[in-house]
Amino acid sequence: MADKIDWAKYLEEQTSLISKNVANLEVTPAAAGDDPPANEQNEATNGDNGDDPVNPADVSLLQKIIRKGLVENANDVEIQRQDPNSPLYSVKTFEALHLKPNLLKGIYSMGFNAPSKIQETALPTLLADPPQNLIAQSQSGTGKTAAFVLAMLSRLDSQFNFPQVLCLSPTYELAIQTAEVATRMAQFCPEIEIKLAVRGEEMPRGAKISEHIIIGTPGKVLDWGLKFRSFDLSKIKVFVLDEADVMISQQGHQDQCIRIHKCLASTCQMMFFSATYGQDVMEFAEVIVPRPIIIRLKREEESLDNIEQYYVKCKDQQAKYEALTNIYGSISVGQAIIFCHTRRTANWLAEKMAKHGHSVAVLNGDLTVEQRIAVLDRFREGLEKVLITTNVLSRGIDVEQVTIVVNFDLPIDMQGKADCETYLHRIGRTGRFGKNGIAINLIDSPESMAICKAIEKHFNRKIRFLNAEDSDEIEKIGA
Ligand SMILES: Nc1ncnc2c1ncn2[C@@H]1O[C@H](COP(=O)(O)OP(=O)(O)OP(=O)(O)O)[C@@H](O)[C@H]1O
Repeated sequence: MADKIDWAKYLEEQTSLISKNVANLEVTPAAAGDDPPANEQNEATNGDNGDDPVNPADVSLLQKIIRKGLVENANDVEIQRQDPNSPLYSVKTFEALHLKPNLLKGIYSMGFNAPSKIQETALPTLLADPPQNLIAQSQSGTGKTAAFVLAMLSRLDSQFNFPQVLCLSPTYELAIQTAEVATRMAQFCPEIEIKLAVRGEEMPRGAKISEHIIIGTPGKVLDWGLKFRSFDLSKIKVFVLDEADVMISQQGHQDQCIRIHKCLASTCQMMFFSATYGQDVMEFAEVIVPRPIIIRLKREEESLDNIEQYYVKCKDQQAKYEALTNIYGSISVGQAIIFCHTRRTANWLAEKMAKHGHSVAVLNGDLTVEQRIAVLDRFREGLEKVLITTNVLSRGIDVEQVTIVVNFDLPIDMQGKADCETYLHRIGRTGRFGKNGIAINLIDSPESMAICKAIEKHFNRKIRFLNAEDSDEIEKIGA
């Protein structure tokens, strides 16, 4: 059993490290924008003597200074992308990144002609020499996975047969998807080897991993890295945390990620990616990632403009089902994902839709991981047009042809309030990579209407009324 983590101590250690980094950087007040108050500046520089332990009470103050003095300003994407000397200088072509030719060939063979906005901004940072740490946020489907996979593949040295790159994902499905992207991108680089570290994959006791890249879930990685010593975490050069916000905010994941993080060398390059970051999560990330470059979308840019959002009023669950079949009958849908709050509703709906002649699949936590992958594979191949699921699938899963996301039930948090982050992740399953998508929210009570309004207000984007009994109106949205 691993030792229990002393959080306060860990944060303290990390903060002390950062305070030294702050002192080592030349940040002029002009570059830093808002001048921090004099006492805050003193605190930041005083951290350099290395003798004074940092008082835990100062942690949040220090975080504030770091954000004020370095992060917010030094990393303003829009200001700095034009400056070739800036760490945020952006590239307009993949050639400008001077990648290995076979990697470039892999990218083109995937149909990527030019980098997306997050790629053009993040890749120069990710590939910079010396390596830079990055915390990046960009909306769903904008090419984050492709960005960090490319960085992972570029950074390793295939002459050394041990893991140098570690990528953690929150779920089995996402880890597999990321490994698939990496395998496709590296298709002309046979020397690069990738190892999946997920449930079901086993390592003989005492055996060492020789692959260059490990992509997996935190539990398995911990087992292999710490318990069985199948690889040496201190030799990892690149550490990627995908869906960083769940990895940091969910207790189980957080503990495991931190245990892994603790074993990494101080020179290891860290890349944190997510479509959303809560404020607490961002603060935590800024403490554990030394001197990060931060690329964040402005709040108002966060909502997905290429996705038309609608709501439909229904009197009860049965009426929701009828609305759904009306919509489905009136527009030609590529593929659809329908989100339900509970497994029970998901199963109920799937049964009804199947009886009605629809080819549906259900993906929920009742299934084994293998079954989940099989369901997703069939859906990706287009064998089923409708996938009914719970929040299990709200994040990261990439199926290009999904044109409609239906919230059969709106996402709510433990307090029953609107869960805007989950909403954003859910509707982000459509409108992938700038394509158009439709999100439809089924409303059956004043409470769910209030949640819909709260989501609308949060993102400041109109969620329009749709009359599900008027097939002419429905046809128009599908046009
Ligand atoms: N430069 C590019 N040109 C064309 N297509 C791209 C490019 N980069 C990524 N894509 C495609 O766009 C889709 C979305 O990319 P990706 O899965 O990397 O997004 P993401 O930001 O990681 O999404 P999420 O937040 O949902 O995990 C994928 O199908 C991917 O193959």
